[in-house]
Amino acid sequence: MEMVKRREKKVEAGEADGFGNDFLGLLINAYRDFDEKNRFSIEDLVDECKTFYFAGQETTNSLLAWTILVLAIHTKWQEKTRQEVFEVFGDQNPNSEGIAKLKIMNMVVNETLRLYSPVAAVIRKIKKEVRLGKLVLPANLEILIPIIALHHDPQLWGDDVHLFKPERFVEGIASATKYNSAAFIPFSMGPRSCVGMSFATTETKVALSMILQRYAFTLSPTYVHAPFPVITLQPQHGIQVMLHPL
Ligand code: HEM
Repeated sequence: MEMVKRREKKVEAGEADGFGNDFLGLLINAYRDFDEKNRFSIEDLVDECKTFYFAGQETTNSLLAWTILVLAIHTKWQEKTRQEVFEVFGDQNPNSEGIAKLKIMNMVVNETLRLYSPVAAVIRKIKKEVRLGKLVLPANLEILIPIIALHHDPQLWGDDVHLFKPERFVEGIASATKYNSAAFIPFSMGPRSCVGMSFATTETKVALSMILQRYAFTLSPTYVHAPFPVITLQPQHGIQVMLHPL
């Protein structure tokens, strides 16, 4: 609330001509909307901030952590990804045009999202009775869609389903999933899928690029593999890696 008040005061004092064009600025604009029908209440504004913080923080953190793990184990892929980062950015900070060019990193991130989906499952409530194959699902039933189980199904991905093989994604997601759009859904699917998808993958790639530009990393012998889902998929005992400055 302090941040909101600070921005409001600046506008009232004539020190700024708007509340800002970032996400918080858009929310304050909606809260100050002249049209009552469109206007956000202060509770709406606070709720949106909480949702975005909650939905955006642990999830991306989880993806970045698991990506570091797989690259610490598969050092050849780490080297390939680093080489690509240096080809695109040299030792400069990443930018959005360059991020779009990182084909290998994109494959690595997708394969990590498949193996270690930060959101392991989503729940949906059936609005009205519906037939699903041989099943008839009654209204109000809650069903759990086990994202991570789909990503580990050998019928969808083949017998090497448990292996880290970014090359699955070399021709893109459609080809990796044999055009089955429900086989790879780390961000869920449909109208309530993740609104932060592009932001999350960009954020992860920026952070990963900056780490790869500075360090090589290997897995510490103290690491114990114990992924467990507590809202997001967490490494139960952390991920210990050894950093080697380049
Ligand atoms: C790797 C990172 C992320 C993953 C794997 C992820 C995954 C998901 C999934 C599976 C859902 C659907 C949840 C459900 O239906 O119950 C979701 C929803 C959502 N995500 Fe993300 N998310 C990530 C990052 C982010 C970020 C960075 C933001 C915001 C900046 C964000 C904002 C949201 C919001 C607001 C929703 C609710 C959308 C709605 O209900 O219409 N997410 N996310």
